[in-house]
Amino acid sequence: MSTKTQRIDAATLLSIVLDEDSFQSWDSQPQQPVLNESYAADLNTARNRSGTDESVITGTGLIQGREVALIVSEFNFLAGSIGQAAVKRIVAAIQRATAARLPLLAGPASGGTRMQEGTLAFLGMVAITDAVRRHKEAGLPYLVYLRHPTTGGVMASWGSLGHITVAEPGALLGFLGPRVYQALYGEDFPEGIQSSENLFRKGLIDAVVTPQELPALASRALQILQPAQHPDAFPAPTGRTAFRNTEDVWHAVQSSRNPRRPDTRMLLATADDALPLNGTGQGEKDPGLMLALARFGDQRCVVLGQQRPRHPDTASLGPASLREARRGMQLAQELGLPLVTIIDTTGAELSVQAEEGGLAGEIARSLSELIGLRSPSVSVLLGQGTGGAALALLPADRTIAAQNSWLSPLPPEGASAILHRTTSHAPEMARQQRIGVDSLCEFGLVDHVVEEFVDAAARPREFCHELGAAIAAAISLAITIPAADRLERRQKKFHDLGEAAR
Ligand SMILES: CC(C)(COP(=O)(O)OP(=O)(O)OC[C@H]1O[C@@H](n2cnc3c(N)ncnc32)[C@H](O)[C@@H]1OP(=O)(O)O)[C@@H](O)C(=O)NCCC(=O)NCCSC(=O)CC(=O)O
Repeated sequence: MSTKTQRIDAATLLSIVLDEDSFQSWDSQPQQPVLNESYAADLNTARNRSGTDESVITGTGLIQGREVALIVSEFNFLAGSIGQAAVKRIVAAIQRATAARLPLLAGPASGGTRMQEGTLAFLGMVAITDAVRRHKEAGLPYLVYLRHPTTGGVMASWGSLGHITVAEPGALLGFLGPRVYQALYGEDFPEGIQSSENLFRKGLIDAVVTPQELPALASRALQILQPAQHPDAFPAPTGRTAFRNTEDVWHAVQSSRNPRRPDTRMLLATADDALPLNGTGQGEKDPGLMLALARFGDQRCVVLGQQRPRHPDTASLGPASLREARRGMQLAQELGLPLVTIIDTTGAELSVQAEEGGLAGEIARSLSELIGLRSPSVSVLLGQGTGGAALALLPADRTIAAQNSWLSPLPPEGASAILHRTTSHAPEMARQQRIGVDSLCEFGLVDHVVEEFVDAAARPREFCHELGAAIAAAISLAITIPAADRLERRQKKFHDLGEAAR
């Protein structure tokens, strides 16, 4: 049995991904355990076959001028398998990267634990995992490029812990290697399941990219993920900028439903940079939510945006989208990046799957995480703000609203149906329930309104640019406040909502 995709060895990968002649090795001679003559012979053959002294090489290099630490597998050395010396080398490299505050890029390709060494090597997964955890806890980026093939204990430790994980096209990626499956079950594992492309479809990895495409992607990701050098160098706060909107709220509801109204996708397309991520990383994805790293002006952030379905009848927001949202919250928190949430939803999915998938619990967890999030946060009411799905992304340090956005417990037609047994009182309900932006300002929820000059759909690009600038300004206000104060103010704001308007 031999897998079809061509393997790229470690040296070739480094020569493609790194700036010319920038690689500097961190490796010293490995101390191999002395087990038996046959293993000594295997090691010898492996060295000759691969030209390396172990199954991984580590060091630093430049990716488009930016220094990164690297751990790259050499599959030609005993299938990139991990023995005790490889464990030591990987752990040392991660620790050195953490100490030097370097971002880390791992490029595994491996048959997992080295069978010749057995259990002690297997236990090394724990030490590697702990080193990665500490690196991430130090607020440093960890990127993973899964190469063909990556299996077993490598997939189950350092292969699956990336802030961002991308994979080589056509790579075989899985936990149980097909060779083992075949031997144990007497049949082949189903085709196409353990592939980069399928993992992408299932929301387990963020993208499938060739080695040639990796430097541009890694460089963009790191530009957004790495902490700013001078976080205080942002513009000073300019105070509260909310103003009253005199437009009728029913006009706002109608305009929020215009299919041509700018949406999250368009906002990201007009950002200074936006790198979409994919799925929960745990086997689910939902088109109702977009997760991206983005930059608005000087401000880098994680964006969680509700995306209106292209067709009104398809997909409202399900529990998976909120699990994906929580991945974004965790990413922001781990890397100390601001979080921007964008609310634009006709409401949460009403279905058996949504109920069984724990929709209500996900809304509760999302609220709880956002209100306690250590990162600075900005929420944006972009259009429709219906029910729990909208509320789930609302708690933030600052809230921006598009002039024709709104927030309500149900669509106005639903409220009308409850009170009047017909939807025809919707405009009246919208006014009565005080769902419009002028009310939201009065309640003390909205801090800044982005004008639409009647309707954002008539000037979508300009509107998105103005909204992007408002987001950058709101982030710069939020980040100047020390974290403990920020959290206290955020919590107080939500406890005190409406006090001023009463
Ligand atoms: C990785 C593969 C998909 C690659 O398949 P290919 O067809 O491309 O290549 P291949 O099978 O001929 O393997 C190339 C050479 O590497 C050897 N080889 C493969 N895996 C190895 C390993 N883990 N330790 C030591 N040697 C290994 C093979 O015996 C072969 O040696 P030669 O060239 O001499 O014939 C497959 O080898 C495979 O399914 N391996 C097992 C993966 C797995 O389930 N690992 C779990 C290990 S336990 C673990 O990691 C802990 C855990 O799971 O929690």
